[in-house]
Amino acid sequence: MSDFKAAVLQVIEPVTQVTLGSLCLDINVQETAGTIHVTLIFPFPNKGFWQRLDDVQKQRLYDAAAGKQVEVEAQHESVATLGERLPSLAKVKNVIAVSSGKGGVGKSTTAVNLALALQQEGAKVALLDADIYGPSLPLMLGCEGQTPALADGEKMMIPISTHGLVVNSVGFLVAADTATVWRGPMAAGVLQQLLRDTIWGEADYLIVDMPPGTGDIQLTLAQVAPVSAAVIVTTPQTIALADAVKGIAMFQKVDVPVAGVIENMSFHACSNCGHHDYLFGKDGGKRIADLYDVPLLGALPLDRQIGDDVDDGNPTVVAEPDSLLATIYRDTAAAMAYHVWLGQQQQADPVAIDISDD
Ligand SMILES: Nc1ncnc2c1ncn2[C@@H]1O[C@H](COP(=O)(O)OP(=O)(O)OP(=O)(O)O)[C@@H](O)[C@H]1O
Repeated sequence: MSDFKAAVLQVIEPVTQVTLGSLCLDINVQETAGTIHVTLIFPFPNKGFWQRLDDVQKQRLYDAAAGKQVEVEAQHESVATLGERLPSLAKVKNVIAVSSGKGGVGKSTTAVNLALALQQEGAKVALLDADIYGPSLPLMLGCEGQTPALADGEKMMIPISTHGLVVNSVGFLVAADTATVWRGPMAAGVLQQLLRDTIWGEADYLIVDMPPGTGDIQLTLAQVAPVSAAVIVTTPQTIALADAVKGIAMFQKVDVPVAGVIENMSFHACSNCGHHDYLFGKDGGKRIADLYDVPLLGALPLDRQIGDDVDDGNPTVVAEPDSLLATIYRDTAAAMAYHVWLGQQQQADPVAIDISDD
């Protein structure tokens, strides 16, 4: 069995960041009835690890198994990283701000699909709609019109449960036209209240869908919540990229690490021949990722299905979990989780990675 474990290590060790196999906390190999069961423990959700290996890597494992069946399961143990600045976040392990410099680039659509993709990768996920002026998560998650129940002497809100996530949004609390007239400090106050007065419970990740831009809300979040990392959603257009750059610079200024860039509406694949059209330009997201030395975590196509699914309150990742689009979202979510973790390791002392042969 130790030979097989060595073969597993040989396969996963050289795998680059892109396929997320370069690190795991532990490996367990057992054989029952002619099947070799491999359990890999990662420090971030990575359930789809096996699907992300390429054919050559898989073949190396089959070869090492010498004709036996191989089953690989990836589990994760989250490393708790947050300081306990807000009691409501005491059991939340990571807060991730999903942000964009420019409006309308698909940040909310990306945030909900990422949250659901992280869940499919094995994480427990909460979602906060911090887009105070234009909350869209209730509609996108099919729970519009619901109101959080109150608890703890009516001081705390119980978030809405939907698609396996817990969610809170100003959209559950006030009519849409009320929020649009709030001044900056008022909106920032509402965000603080949503963070502080919601029973978030246990979560590996609290994904925060930020409003576009670099204003009061972004600064408030960085000040009151221990934000683990920000991810920047952009389209490849020059104007969106210019604003995305401002977003990256702002987070870096307030000491929030940027885990990477996600390019949305990256290309359009022809439904007849599959040809990719780069309607808004090519490789823009990669260029700013390179400029700021952060990874490009993923690139989502412009696809009518993505828009239709969130309009129906049933995001693509859950509406069509076996589709290529859902796979791209899961790969992007796992890459994000990996880079959030990696950034934390670079800031703290390196963790001991135990892959000893025992
Ligand atoms: N990859 C995509 N393919 C097709 N349509 C998309 C895609 N991403 C987002 N959309 C659509 O684009 C529109 C804007 O998306 P969304 O509301 O997520 O953007 P946003 O950046 O959060 O906007 P805002 O700045 O208003 O907060 C929506 O109608 C959404 O359905």
